[in-house]
Amino acid sequence: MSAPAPSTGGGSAPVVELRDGAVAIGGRPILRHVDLTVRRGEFLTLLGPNGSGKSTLVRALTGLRPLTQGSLSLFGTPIESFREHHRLGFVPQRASAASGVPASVAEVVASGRLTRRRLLRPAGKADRAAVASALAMVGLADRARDSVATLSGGQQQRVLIARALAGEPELFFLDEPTAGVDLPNQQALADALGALSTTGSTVVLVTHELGPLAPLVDRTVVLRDGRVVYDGAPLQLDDAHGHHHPDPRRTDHHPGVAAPLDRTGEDVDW
Ligand SMILES: Nc1ncnc2c1ncn2[C@@H]1O[C@H](COP(=O)(O)OP(=O)(O)OP(=O)(O)O)[C@@H](O)[C@H]1O
Repeated sequence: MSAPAPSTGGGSAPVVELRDGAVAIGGRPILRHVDLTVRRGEFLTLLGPNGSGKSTLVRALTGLRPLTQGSLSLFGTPIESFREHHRLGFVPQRASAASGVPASVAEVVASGRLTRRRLLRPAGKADRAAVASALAMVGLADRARDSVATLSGGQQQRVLIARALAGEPELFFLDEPTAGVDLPNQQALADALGALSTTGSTVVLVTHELGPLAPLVDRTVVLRDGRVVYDGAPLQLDDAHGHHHPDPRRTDHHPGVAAPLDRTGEDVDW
């Protein structure tokens, strides 16, 4: 008989375990009865129409937005007692790397090490190596000394991703990282996330447009009106129409959760 799984912090515990999660903002229900278990190494995309609750779910999973109902554990630890925030990386939606304060690309990326560094200690060898490696992963090693303000929007987005990568996250949340980003920048992002994924990190990605990220995805969750309406094999995105179709070879969506195309007569634009 196998030993029981450890109850807290164990390596075998799911990275994310949300049970019957709900979020209400100003008394208005935004997420309802959301169950989501994410295992180590998964690359999950979160899809859904505008306003379906994707950003709210990601913020709830990072602990930034408290649940109004249900329970959440990260790495086997209930969110109420979770302190290992250095294990998480988060690139929020529409974030900008330019703060108005002059800062070099390397300085912004180095700020991603702060949760890993002992307070008031100067950056050590490991910090410098992590910053260099993160910049290389997003293809900006040659821009390290440049002011962030001189970079394009897509490159600034990559700087923010490098900042989160520099923290060497085991669980990485990205909210629409490719929105408004040109194809070369999307490809650089896909390369960086592919490299991160091969190290065993878990990725939860909100997106409207998979583009070069599509081959990395091994699971799709679709939200609609704050509920999970699909959880299973990656959906194929029909770029021409902006609609998703399930991969016909795989139909192993979560029992009890309808496939998105089970709905009839609806033209879904997400
Ligand atoms: N801080 C807030 N205050 C009030 N309402 C909010 C807040 N954050 C989100 N909402 C509402 O919650 C609902 C879900 O928003 P959310 O941003 O999570 O959706 P989304 O699926 O990420 O949408 P999009 O694809 O447009 O980013 C929306 O109706 C939004 O107006």
